Amino acid sequence: MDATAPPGHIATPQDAGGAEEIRLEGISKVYADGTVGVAELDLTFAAGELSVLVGPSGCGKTTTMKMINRIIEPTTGRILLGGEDVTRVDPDRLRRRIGYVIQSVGLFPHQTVRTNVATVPRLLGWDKKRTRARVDELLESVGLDPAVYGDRYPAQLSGGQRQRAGVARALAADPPVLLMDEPFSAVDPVVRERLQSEFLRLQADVRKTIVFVTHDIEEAVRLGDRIAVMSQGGHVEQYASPAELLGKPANEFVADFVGTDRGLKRLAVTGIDLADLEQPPVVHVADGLADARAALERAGARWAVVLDDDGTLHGWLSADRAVGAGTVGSAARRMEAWVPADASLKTAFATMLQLEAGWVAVLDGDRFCGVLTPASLHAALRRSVEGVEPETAGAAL
Ligand SMILES: Nc1ncnc2c1ncn2[C@@H]1O[C@H](COP(=O)(O)OP(=O)(O)OP(=O)(O)O)[C@@H](O)[C@H]1O
Repeated sequence: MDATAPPGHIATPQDAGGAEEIRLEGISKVYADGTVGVAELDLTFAAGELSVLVGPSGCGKTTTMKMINRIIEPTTGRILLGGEDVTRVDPDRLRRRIGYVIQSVGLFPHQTVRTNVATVPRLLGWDKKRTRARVDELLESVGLDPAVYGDRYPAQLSGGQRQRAGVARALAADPPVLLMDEPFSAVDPVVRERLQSEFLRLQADVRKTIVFVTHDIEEAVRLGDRIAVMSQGGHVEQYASPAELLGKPANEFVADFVGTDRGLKRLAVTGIDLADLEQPPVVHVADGLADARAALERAGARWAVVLDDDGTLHGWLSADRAVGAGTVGSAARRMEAWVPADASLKTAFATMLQLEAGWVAVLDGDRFCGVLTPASLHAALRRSVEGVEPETAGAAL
């Protein structure tokens, strides 16, 4: 492993940028009984992004996904992987370039976790030492200690652990593309949320091109860089970032599908724009309280931010404590309501509610950037409807 890599980092040849774009061109599937699963679909999944297919039951999500690795053969159209037409290449060879994770995991029950994860490296003829190192590294990266779980059989794992092993197996040969078909839906909601968080961290590291099928809009919004909302026949009603989808649904179908609480959902995918922050008066710990009082009066403010000598945040000072002699440092209080600059508006709002604060400070590292108030939060949300704000894709909920 690369000695300079961060802990848990999976050193791979793909770090040089091996993710591949997937392009579907005029792809259709007409089943033997005449059912049109997908009709004339054009869709591109960007390299290194997590794209989600979401939509009501029977709309063609699974059909679309399975045509990418040709478990289902398209009736018409072309599939391009990294620019190469793979519509007619040998499906077995194609599948070695595509990791696949499904709801039921599909681990081989009579093989240990290690042997399961080693499936594709073995097919590719990797030697034992390389395979073993890769498998153990991957198990660690999905949160399964290889010393504890490596020699267990799938039946000796919990549902969440089986899913983790499934993800490790799909990533074992470092494929540029990963297909995930409702991978987290068989576990309870708490485990599911944990798996989603872990998976987001892993994807931030490996940056695969991922196509992810779910029927759950919350999961789509949480995980997706882009989301395709589909209707019957594999028709794409809208293909957009979570913020855009929630802020500007293209039509009634999408608006219905994303739900009436889409404003709330949007909070989770909208980032803080530093231009929205309000700037209260700033005083320093070593200042005299009389000076601080004068500064508050000049600004007509009820409180000021207190910075340490080096400009990092110390706390805050309310007007009613800015009395008498002494220094600001002696009267300042700790600032508990703060969030990092890359937090989502949802995190900022939740912090405000939890601490019953009228505002929340925004910090870039130790540096104080300004405060977010209910008014500036509202302004940020309104602007996200116009789709001009920066967003925290897949921000932690
Ligand atoms: N083997 C098949 N033969 C005939 N029709 C099929 C076959 N497989 C799927 N279909 C039909 O194709 C359409 C799309 O199915 P698909 O499984 O892709 O939907 P989906 O969006 O993944 O649904 P779900 O969310 O319920 O899994 C449906 O109408 C389904 O009944």
